[in-house]
Amino acid sequence: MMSPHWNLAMNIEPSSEGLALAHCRQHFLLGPRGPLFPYRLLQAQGLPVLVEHMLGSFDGGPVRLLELESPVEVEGCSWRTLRQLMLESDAKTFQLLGYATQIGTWARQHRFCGSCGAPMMLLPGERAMHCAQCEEQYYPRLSPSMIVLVTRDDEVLLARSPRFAAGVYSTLAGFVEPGESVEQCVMREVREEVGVEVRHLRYIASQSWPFPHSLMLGFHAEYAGGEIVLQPEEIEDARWFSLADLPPLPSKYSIARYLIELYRARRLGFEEPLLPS
Ligand SMILES: NC(=O)c1ccc[n+]([C@@H]2O[C@H](COP(=O)([O-])OP(=O)(O)OC[C@H]3O[C@@H](n4cnc5c(N)ncnc54)[C@H](O)[C@@H]3O)[C@@H](O)[C@H]2O)c1
Ligand SMILES: [Mg+2]
Ligand SMILES: [Zn+2]
Repeated sequence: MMSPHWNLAMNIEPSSEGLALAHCRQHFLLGPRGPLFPYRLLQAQGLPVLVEHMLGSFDGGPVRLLELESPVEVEGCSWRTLRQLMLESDAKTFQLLGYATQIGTWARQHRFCGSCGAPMMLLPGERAMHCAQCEEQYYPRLSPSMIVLVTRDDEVLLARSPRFAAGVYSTLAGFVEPGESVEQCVMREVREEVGVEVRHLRYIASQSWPFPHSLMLGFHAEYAGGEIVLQPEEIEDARWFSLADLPPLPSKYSIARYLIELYRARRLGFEEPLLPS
């Protein structure tokens, strides 16, 4: 597994040195040299900053996040979605942007207490917002989600959501609901989305996924019965594909791709892929 090149370190000494990202609702400001700007340069733009967070260090220097109220125009720059940047970035930059977008989203959504409505303050030394009235802490939100490759010998069940790029098929995924285990979620989502039953669940690996704040828990599961019935609206198509003839797959940074390539490698005796970090 690849180890991160940047470190979470909130206690970096305040100074106006280092780099910064400008983020607003899963979009990043992009300059001629990418999404990372000298902090001083961004500060000088008079941007509508909602909150500022120290993210950590990246290639040895501090990186801040400026969460903006709106995606204002900046000369010589444009705004790009995190999804576009995923396609254009190297792994460590995507990891930094994924982390930044989760912190920015949480910071934007937790300025006021959800219980009493009072303005909240950042707890010193922690990534948490604090309501003094309720004595309540709000940490960044994470949504556990399962992702599963359903297998039947040398075939795998892949599906398309109407949101996917043309031709792309992927594994099944879904959010864990209150009161259920991840295993129950796998069984339920597979039944709901494609109408089939699975058995012999095997946990493979996990991945932080910043769209918008999922923690993906990845499985392989064996087909146990039933015909494919598509869930209306959610699933546009689902089919069995032979491992020798797979359709276009999702991003190389996705655990979906990893689960498929890992199974193929194990069945066909190829070298196993590396887990995207
Ligand atoms: N990294 C990967 O390889 C990969 C691949 C596929 C999906 N995913 C992610 O898995 C997650 C779940 O997949 P899905 O979209 O198929 O889920 P899903 O099948 O549960 O359906 C999505 C719907 O569930 C509802 N929902 C329930 N709980 C929710 C919550 N906590 N947050 C948001 N919506 C919730 C919403 O109505 C939403 O439209 C998403 O974050 C998606 O981006 C990651
Ligand atoms: Mg789903
Ligand atoms: Zn409160």
